[in-house]
Amino acid sequence: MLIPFSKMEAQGNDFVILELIPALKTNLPLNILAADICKNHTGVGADGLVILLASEVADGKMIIYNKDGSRAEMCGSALRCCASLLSGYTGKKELKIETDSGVKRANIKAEGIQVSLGQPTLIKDHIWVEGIEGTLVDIGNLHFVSYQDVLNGQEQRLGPLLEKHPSFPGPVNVEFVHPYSAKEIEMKVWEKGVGPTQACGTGAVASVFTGINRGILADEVKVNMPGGEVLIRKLENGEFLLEGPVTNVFNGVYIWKI
Ligand SMILES: N[C@@H](CCC[C@H](N)C(=O)O)C(=O)O
Repeated sequence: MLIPFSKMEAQGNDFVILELIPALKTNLPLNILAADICKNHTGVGADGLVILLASEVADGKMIIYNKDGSRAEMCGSALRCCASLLSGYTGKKELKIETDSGVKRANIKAEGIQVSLGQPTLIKDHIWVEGIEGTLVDIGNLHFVSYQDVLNGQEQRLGPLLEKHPSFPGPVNVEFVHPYSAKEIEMKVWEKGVGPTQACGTGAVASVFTGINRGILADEVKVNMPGGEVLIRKLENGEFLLEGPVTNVFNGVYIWKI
C-alpha cells in the first residue's frame, strides 16, 4: 500500500503527517501503521504519526499516535505542525484545530507558530516516586515534572521506570527541569510511548506551569530543550501559550507492507 506523507519537526520533535483533508475519518489501522512508519531503520522514522482530517467544528482535526502505536491525547509540537499545514491550505493566520483534548487555537506569527493549550490541571504537587520528587500535571496528557539542581541524564535512567509507574493514574511523560533564572529553564524529556525526544511542547508548558505554581518562574519563560527552544506565556485567565517554529522537512511515499 502506498502512503503519501509529509515529514515535519518542531525543535527536533518529529512527525510523519498524513494529510487526509477533506476526509472526516480514515479506516486505516492507525496504531499498527504508527508503529511501522515511525520505526527508525525500516520505516520513515519519527516520534509520532499524525493524521490531519477535516473537522465539522474547526479548521481541521489532529489525531496523534506515539512511536509505539499508542494513541496520545495531545501534542504541542504536532499541533503547531498541523497549524502550519492548515494555514497553507486556507491562507488563515488564526486557526482552530480539533484534538482528542478539545478544540485548540493557533496563531501564525512571524517568529513561529503559537498555540493555546488551555489551563493545565495540577493533580498533585510534591509527590515522591522512586526517590524522585515532582508534580503531576494534566494538560490534556499527563506529565510528571521534576525540578533538579543539575540535569545529568535522569530522563534516560529514570524515564523508563517512571513512565508506567503504578503510583500514577496512567502512563506519564516525564520532564526533568533545571531553572537558570525566573525567565529561562532547561528541560529534558522522556515521552510516554516514545522515549527520550528532542523536545516536547506539552512538557514545556507543564514544566513552566509547575515552576510558576512553586513561585520560581515568571509568566513568560524560555524553555531550552536538546532540539531547540520555545517560549511559554501564561495569560491572566490561566491559559498557557506555546510558541516556536516548525519545519517541513520532506515529503515522500511510504511503501507499507501490510
Ligand atoms: N508522548 C506524548 C504525546 C506527544 C507530546 C509531544 N511531543 C508534545 O510536543 O507535546 C503522550 O503520549 O502524551
